[in-house]
Amino acid sequence: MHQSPADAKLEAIRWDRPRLSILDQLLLPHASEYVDIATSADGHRAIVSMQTRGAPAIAIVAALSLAAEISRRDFGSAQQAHDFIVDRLDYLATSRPTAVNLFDAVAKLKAVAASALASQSPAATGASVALAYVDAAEQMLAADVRDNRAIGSHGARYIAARALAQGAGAFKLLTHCNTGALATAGHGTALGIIRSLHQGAHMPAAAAASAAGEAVLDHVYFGETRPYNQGARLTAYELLCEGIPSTLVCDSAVSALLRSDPSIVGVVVGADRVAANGDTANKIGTYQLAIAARFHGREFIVAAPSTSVDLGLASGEGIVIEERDPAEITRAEGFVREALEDGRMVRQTLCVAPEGTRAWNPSFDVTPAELISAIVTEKGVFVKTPGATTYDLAKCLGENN
Ligand SMILES: CSC[C@H]1O[C@H](OP(=O)(O)O)[C@H](O)[C@@H]1O
Repeated sequence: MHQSPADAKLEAIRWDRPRLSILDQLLLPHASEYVDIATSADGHRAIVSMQTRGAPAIAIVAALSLAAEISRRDFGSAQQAHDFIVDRLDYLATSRPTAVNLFDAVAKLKAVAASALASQSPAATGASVALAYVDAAEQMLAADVRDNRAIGSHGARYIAARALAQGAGAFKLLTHCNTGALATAGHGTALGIIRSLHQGAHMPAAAAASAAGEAVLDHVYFGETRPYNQGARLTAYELLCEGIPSTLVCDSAVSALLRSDPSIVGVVVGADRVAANGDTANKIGTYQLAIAARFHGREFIVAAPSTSVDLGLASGEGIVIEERDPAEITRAEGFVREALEDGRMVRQTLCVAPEGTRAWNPSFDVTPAELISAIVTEKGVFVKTPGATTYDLAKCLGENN
C-alpha cells in the first residue's frame, strides 16, 4: 500500500488479515509506535482515547477491530455469528458521537451480516457470515483511499481554477486540525487536496514541470488546533514528511493572518458530519475560521467523503457535539526528555491552569452552509445555486452517483 517512505511513516492503520495495528497518535510526533488491536473492545478504547482519530479512520478502525476479533473466533451457527457482530457494532457505535462515518459503517456492516445470514445457497454458516463481514470491512479500507484521492483531484482542480481566476499564479492555503493520512486510510481529505496540489495533480503533465500558466500551491498555513493539537502535532508531521512548505500558527492568530496575507486564497477543512443542507460539524475552531474567511473575502471549502454526509439530518441543528474531559485543556499532556542514560522521551502531565479551573471542551462546532463556498467529495465539487444559502446534498450526491 505504501508509495513512499513518507507513506510508510504516515500509515495510521495497518491491516494484514487478521492482524490490525494502529499508529498511536497520542505519542506523535515524538514517538512512532504501533498498537495491536485484537478485539472490538481494543478498537473502542483506541477511538475513545484518540489513539486513533479522524472521522474516516474511526469508522475503519472500528470495522476492522471487529474483523480482527471474529477472525479468531469459531461460531456455532450463522445466527450466533450475526448476533455477535450486531452486538459488537452497537458497542463500537458508543465510542464517539459526532463523526457520522462510524454510524454509516455500522449500518452497512449490519446489513452485510444480515444478508450473509439470509443466504440459502449455500446455506449460511458461522464462518460464512464472519467471512462476509471481514470482506466488507476490508473493502471500506480500500474505498477510503480511493475516495480521498478523488477528493484530492477534484479539490485541487477547483482551488487552482479559483486561484487562477483571481490572477494568482502562486497561492497559499490555510487549514485546521488534521485531515491527512493520519485521519483516514491514506492521502487524506482537506490535507489530501493539499497533497494533490503539491503533487501537481491539477496540472496537465506537460505544465507540471514548468507550472507555466498554472496556479501553484506555494505555502500552507495550519492552526495548532487546541487542545489535542492535531495541527501542531499531526499536520506539522505530515507536511514535514511530504516536504510541503508550511507554517504553524496559533488558533488565535488566524484572523490576523488572513488580514496580513492576501495570497491565502482560501481555507480548506475536513468534516465529521455534513447535514443534508450543507451545515458541517468539524473540529472546534472551524466555525470561527469560516467567519474569518467570509469577513476577509476568502473561499471556505469543506472536503469530505460522502460517508461523512448525513442525509438523514436536515440541518446542523441536530448534530451531537462531543464534549471531552476539561482536563484535556487544563492539564496538557507533554513530553519531557528524561536525563536518563537512554535519553528517553516520557509523557508527563503538566498543569497549565490552576487546580480547580473549570473548562468547557467541545470537540467540534457547526459551520452553517451559508459560510461554506464549496463542498468537495469523491463525487465532485458542490457549490450552492446562486442566491441560495444552503445545499441540496441529496440532489448533488444523487446526480453524481
Ligand atoms: C478527515 S478527518 C475529519 C475530522 O476529524 C477530526 O476530529 P478528531 O481529530 O477529533 O477525530 C477533525 O474534526 C477532522 O476535520
